[in-house]
Amino acid sequence: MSSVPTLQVRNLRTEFATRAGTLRAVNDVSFTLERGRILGLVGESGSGKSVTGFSIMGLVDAPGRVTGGEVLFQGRDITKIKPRELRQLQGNRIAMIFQDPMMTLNPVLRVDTQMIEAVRAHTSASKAQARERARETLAMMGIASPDERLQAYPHQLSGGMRQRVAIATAMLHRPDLIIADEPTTALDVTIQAQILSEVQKLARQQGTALIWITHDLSVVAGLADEVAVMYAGRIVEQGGVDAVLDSPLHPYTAGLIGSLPANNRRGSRLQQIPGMTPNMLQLPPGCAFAARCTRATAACQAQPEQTEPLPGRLVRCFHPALTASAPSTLGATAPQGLEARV
Ligand SMILES: Nc1ncnc2c1ncn2[C@@H]1O[C@H](COP(=O)(O)OP(=O)(O)OP(=O)(O)O)[C@@H](O)[C@H]1O
Repeated sequence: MSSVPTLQVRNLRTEFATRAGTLRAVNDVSFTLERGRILGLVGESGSGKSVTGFSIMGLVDAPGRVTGGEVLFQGRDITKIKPRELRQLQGNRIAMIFQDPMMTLNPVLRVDTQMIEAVRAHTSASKAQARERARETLAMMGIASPDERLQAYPHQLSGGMRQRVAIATAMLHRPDLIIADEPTTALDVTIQAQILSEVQKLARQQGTALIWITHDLSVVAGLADEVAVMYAGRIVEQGGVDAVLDSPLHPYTAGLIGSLPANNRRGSRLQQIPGMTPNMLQLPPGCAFAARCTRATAACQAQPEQTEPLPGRLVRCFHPALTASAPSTLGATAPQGLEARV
């Protein structure tokens, strides 16, 4: 087993040339993901999560372009390899799962055909062995009567079932890296929770590194080891999931946690982050969150560099919450202390 991380993203930048100007959707994004670890990439709509996923996969199309940085997959920069080699990696070693499972599944093939193919793409298993492995994986994904499901075409399955099959099929390739873009968002919470726990088990068992893109912090809380919070194209905070959720350093992270229903007392209004997400074509030169931030000062008119004020805790903020801790756990109380500190 090599000690090289599965993925190192360094100073990644992706831009779209639009009529109104250049839109920097991903700006100086860096993170490392070790084998078998799960990273939750979280942020509001438009913050650049999906474009980050597509950029890593080498799937950004015109008018978009990766204009800077490196994506080291097992130590090799895949932004610089030949298209043919990249396509091989995409199908094999790196997989993407989408909100719509039909982006992964082929509608005209029965589930067993697709799953058997997925196993045989990377092993010399016989058809019968591959079918058995497909059956086991479906069972692990919580699918009852897997034999019956194997006979079905994708359209004959319910939405939740189809997504489970799509995830199981991606997992059968035994990729080293999976990038999942909000695959459970459309499903009801109970099914979502089941799928998350099954995915977590499978990823751990196979040593697959996983990036789980979501706007929902409670998904990250239940699934991920690490979290990266995106705002206006940048990662504003990253670290171990428990540490970040218990005592967020960045005011935006604190705001996201405070706006979770579980963190609000019954009958009280949900705490909203004031203001609107910024126009990505007219970002201020300084901190993009400053206009909404209760801690903003004149210093925030400059762009905050990423710092590591606590071991393993990275933040882009001139005023990280380093003093009073914010003793929030999801399901308990909202971060205290934010107002007190301001
Ligand atoms: N093809 C495109 N042309 C121009 N701008 C684009 C294009 N695709 C994405 N963008 C812009 O890039 C920014 C980041 O978009 P992205 O889809 O990554 O956000 P997101 O955080 O994944 O949001 P959501 O959860 O809504 O998908 C947005 O401002 C979006 O408008």
